[in-house]
Amino acid sequence: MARVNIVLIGPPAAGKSRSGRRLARALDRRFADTDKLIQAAHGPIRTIFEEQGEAAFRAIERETIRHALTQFDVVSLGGGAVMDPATQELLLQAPVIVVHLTVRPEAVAERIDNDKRPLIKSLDDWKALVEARRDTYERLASISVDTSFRPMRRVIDDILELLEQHSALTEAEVEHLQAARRGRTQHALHDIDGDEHDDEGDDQP
Ligand SMILES: Nc1ncnc2c1ncn2[C@@H]1O[C@H](COP(=O)(O)OP(=O)(O)OP(=O)(O)O)[C@@H](O)[C@H]1O
Ligand SMILES: O=C(O)C1=C[C@@H](O)[C@@H](O)[C@H](O)C1
Ligand SMILES: [Mg+2]
Repeated sequence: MARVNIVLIGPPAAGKSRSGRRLARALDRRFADTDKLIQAAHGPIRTIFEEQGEAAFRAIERETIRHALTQFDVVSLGGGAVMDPATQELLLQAPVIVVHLTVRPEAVAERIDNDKRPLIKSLDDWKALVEARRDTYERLASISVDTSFRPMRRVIDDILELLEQHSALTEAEVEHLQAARRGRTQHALHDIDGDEHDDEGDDQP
């Protein structure tokens, strides 16, 4: 377990689940996605929303995040998790580095073209959610990376580069990040990373 948790936040379909998993792999750290943990323990998220309501879901989510931060190094949250005040407090406590992923509406349109998210039925729903949450995302963010029309490889490299500059990290942790970035460059040169070919579905059932 590393000393510092890296937590990914941001709008639905910004890429938190997928980027978080790849970031953890690059760093050889333990990864969890709290939507996945919730589904494994409580069943489909849509069913929780339908049968128990959003408030009950947020309470489950809050406790799942609290626990995940003790067990995993890199943790991707659900898009609305940060609207819970207790979760905000958790993220503001050191040592957590909050990576805020952003995405523009033009880029997200094709990513949300399905019926998998209980709070989003259209691009307008997505825009309204993001508008209502933007200030909170920005207030909590330690670093921000835009994922619009950018391959995952670039997104991960950007995150690694910005993390290296973060003051909460020790010299040893910065060296670990630099080594991860050098390793990725080597793999890219030899085209053996496989980074774009592991698209296990992250969508919610
Ligand atoms: N940089 C990217 N370029 C293109 N597509 C991407 C990128 N990042 C993620 N995606 C795609 O967008 C979709 C949503 O990604 P992902 O599930 O990681 O988002 P999320 O932020 O975790 O969303 P949610 O809040 O619903 O959990 C996936 O189909 C994923 O492959
Ligand atoms: O944006 C949201 O409020 C949500 C996003 C998903 O990740 C899930 O956590 C759930 O569908 C709620
Ligand atoms: Mg996700």
